Amino acid sequence: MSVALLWVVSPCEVSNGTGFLESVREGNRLFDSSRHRNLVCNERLKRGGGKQTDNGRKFSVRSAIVATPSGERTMTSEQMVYDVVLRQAALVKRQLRSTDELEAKPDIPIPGNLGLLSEAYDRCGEVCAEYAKTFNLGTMLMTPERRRAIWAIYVWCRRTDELVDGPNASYITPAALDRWENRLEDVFNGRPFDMLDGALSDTVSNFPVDIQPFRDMIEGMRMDLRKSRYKNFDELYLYCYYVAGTVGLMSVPIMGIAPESKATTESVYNAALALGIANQLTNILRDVGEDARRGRVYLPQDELAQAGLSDEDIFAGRVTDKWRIFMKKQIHRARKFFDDAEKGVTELSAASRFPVWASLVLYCKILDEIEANDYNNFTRRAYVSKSKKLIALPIAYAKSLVPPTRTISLLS
Ligand SMILES: CC(C)=CCC/C(C)=C/CC/C(C)=C/CC/C(C)=C/[C@@H]1[C@@H](COP(=O)(O)OP(=O)(O)O)[C@]1(C)CC/C=C(\C)CC/C=C(\C)CCC=C(C)C
Ligand SMILES: [Mn+2]
Repeated sequence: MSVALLWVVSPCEVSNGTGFLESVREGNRLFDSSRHRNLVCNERLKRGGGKQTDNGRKFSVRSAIVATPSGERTMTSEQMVYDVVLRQAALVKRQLRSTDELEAKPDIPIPGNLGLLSEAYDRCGEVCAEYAKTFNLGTMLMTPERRRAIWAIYVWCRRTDELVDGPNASYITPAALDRWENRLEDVFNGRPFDMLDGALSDTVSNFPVDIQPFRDMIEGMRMDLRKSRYKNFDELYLYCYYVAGTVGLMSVPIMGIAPESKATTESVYNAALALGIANQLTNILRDVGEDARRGRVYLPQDELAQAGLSDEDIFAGRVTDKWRIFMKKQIHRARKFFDDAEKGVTELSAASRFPVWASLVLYCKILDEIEANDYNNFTRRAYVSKSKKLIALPIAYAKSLVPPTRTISLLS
């Protein structure tokens, strides 16, 4: 286990501490991975500190996506998420197409020590290098300000995901996620809890990043706690937006749209959303067996039934013709989202295009590998070999050199 893995998230970090001073101390002890401390914190998390606020509503009011009081919805998930996209695009429209030069802002004080900002960003870079090697390589071509901002966002996303997917996941309650969300609010209010939050506080004070996609990602984690089946693609789409589409919306304000692009801001945000959805759908198709072993099926139940399949077939891990046909359809859908995403990458600022192309081309190849494994995603993990990655990267680089559209774009 890597050093990064030990400290990327610990239950203590979502504990209900007694205030800022405690936060400072916790922040300073961030690198203490002592087992004892974790156990103490796990207990505190389980008890929830008497501040349980989750009430199991279908859609949290903290999410941008709100149901009627009866829990009914009149719109599809796609329509509701598109509404979020439009709001995000409108929020940043003016600031996004500004020049590459960013106005220098005063440093955010890092808990426990002033002036640790660059160290905080370095730590974020280390996590990124540890978890996402290829993508991290791609960020090297970005401007230093943008690179470190993406690192800070990456780390926050990774820590959020670790809450429900990491080694301490069994201790995470809805109340713990509420505390994580309070802590997020503090980040956006310039009151970071620890160094890594400090880097994010600095990032959100320098770039036109909105809090909503971050809140929505936490909502996705709540969904993961209360749900292990998805009735149909509409439900799955909403989950994919929460946990991955949000990443696209967080990233565009950092990456920037090329000043010469004539594409609408909305269309670029829509492509970013599509890339998140495509990545998550791919991730789900890659991990069917692994997820099933955790009792989770992230596949639309109605489509499984139409294909003559059930959870039982998945738990049994049978690669049958029915399964192959079903998988072909799922792969086809994921590829359509990648196609939609491609239209937007070219519109990003020149230096941001390579990391996005690289991640797109490589993630998309996982689908090819599932096919090459004859759709056995139960016991074989689809994996893109180093040599295939090496071949793909120059292709991604060549794609990144294509300039943005100079005519009014018809991107949807
Ligand atoms: C260049 C680039 C890819 C930038 C994004 C960097 C960033 C902030 C990534 C955060 C990713 C993260 C840790 C998300 C937490 C939730 C999660 C784990 C989602 C899954 C990612 C894959 O992770 P992995 O393979 O490690 O999965 P396991 O945990 O091992 O199961 C996801 C599948 C989704 C990630 C979503 C994206 C990377 C969205 C990318 C979209 C953009 C960067 C927008 C680009 C702009 C246009 C216009 C197309
Ligand atoms: Mn997965």
